[in-house]
Amino acid sequence: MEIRGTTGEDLEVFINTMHTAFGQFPGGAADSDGVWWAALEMDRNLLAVTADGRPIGTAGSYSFELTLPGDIVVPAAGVTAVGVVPSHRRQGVLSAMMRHQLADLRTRGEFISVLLATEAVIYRRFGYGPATYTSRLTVPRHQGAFAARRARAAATSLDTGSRTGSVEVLRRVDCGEILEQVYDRYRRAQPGALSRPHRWWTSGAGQPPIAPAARYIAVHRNADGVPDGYASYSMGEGNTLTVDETIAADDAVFMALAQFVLGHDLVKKVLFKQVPLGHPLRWQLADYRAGEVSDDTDWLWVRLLDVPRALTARGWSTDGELVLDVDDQFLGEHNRYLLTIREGKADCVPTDSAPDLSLDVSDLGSIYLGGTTPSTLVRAGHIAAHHQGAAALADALFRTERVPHCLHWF
Ligand SMILES: CC(=O)SCCNC(=O)CCNC(=O)[C@H](O)C(C)(C)COP(=O)(O)OP(=O)(O)OC[C@H]1O[C@@H](n2cnc3c(N)ncnc32)[C@H](O)[C@@H]1OP(=O)(O)O
Repeated sequence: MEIRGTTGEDLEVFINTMHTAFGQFPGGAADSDGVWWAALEMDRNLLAVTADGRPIGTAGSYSFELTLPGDIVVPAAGVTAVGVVPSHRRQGVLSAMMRHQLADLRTRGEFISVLLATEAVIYRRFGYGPATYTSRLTVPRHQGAFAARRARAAATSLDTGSRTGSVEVLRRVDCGEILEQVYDRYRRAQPGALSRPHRWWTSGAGQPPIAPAARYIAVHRNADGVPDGYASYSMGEGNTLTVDETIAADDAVFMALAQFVLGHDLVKKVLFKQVPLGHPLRWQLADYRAGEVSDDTDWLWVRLLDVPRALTARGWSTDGELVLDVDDQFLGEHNRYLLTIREGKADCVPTDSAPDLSLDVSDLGSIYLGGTTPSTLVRAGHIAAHHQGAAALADALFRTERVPHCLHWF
């Protein structure tokens, strides 16, 4: 077997091999709107081929940007299109492709790799850990009243009621570049969010509302008329209004859009897809039980390729020191680092000091964006805390003001 890089000339064979691995046909239901591959970057993809030249495996990566805690935007490889044809599975083809890909990404100078996993049991062995989570929230319209605000203090700029804005309904095809611009502003301030490169929007690659499927878009504008949020939605069976995604500059805009869809006539219930865990929407409703959470699942998996670079890249909000003993079995690396945080910035250097925590690189990926607490993984038995208080210290340091969330599908 050989693993080789691809060019634009390999596009057809790449797509066909991948579809065989997924048991799908190009243009079939899993294709969304049939153009997902328009975003593939063929100079970043790999094909596994047998000695007699038959393609048996694919792996790709997109050149995204990822927002880290502290509103810091860094490059990130978005691993995609991973598949091995059914006749050649469990013979190490994926493992060989992953090894090749991680080396390739390091050669490109990339230090974070991310993916969405079809199955949660595949990628930990390659050093990935789940780092952001998402869920669906269903609200029956008759229970969709919002609670009156409770604080008696004078209104602040954060208060939802102290702002004025407007909502206009457009068809997806008539939105021009509004969605792209609103999404781009949102993702730069949302830890865990990925960029959606311009060509995704122009080629309609992805899922709605990137894919130009029939959708209505409720566009929210601020008092100056500048778009600062949108909800992409459609009406389906049982008069359920399904919201693909709600993109909002802040919580007040999110609430305005939620109120808008929950006030839609002829709707029995509203299904909000891609809601971050712990989102305030349930608290904003008068009836806390009205919001039913389902499909609570992992979304973005993170793999650190250069631990010191990754740890010094993100923003931090609590000063402190932590010694991390990090094991990277797949790449055969084992290192101990002293992480020192002062005034929002970290320094990360090799050390011989006794560790506070010992952990696998996949678990470091899980806690990196602040979406999983170190103490949860200590309690689960995956991270070893070497003294009383080590887990609480790590929790305090890795904690982020905003829950990381990613809703980009790739
Ligand atoms: C980011 C994305 O693109 S996600 C998309 C992932 N692709 C798919 O789900 C498509 C359908 N599945 C496939 O194409 C293949 O089964 C793949 C790509 C998941 C795995 O490819 P393979 O070549 O069989 O994997 P490989 O032989 O290298 O397996 C390595 C190890 O992972 C394990 N493994 C691989 N896939 C799975 C799985 N789906 N479930 C459980 N274990 C798995 C193997 O048992 C093996 O374990 P071992 O090292 O203890 O022996």
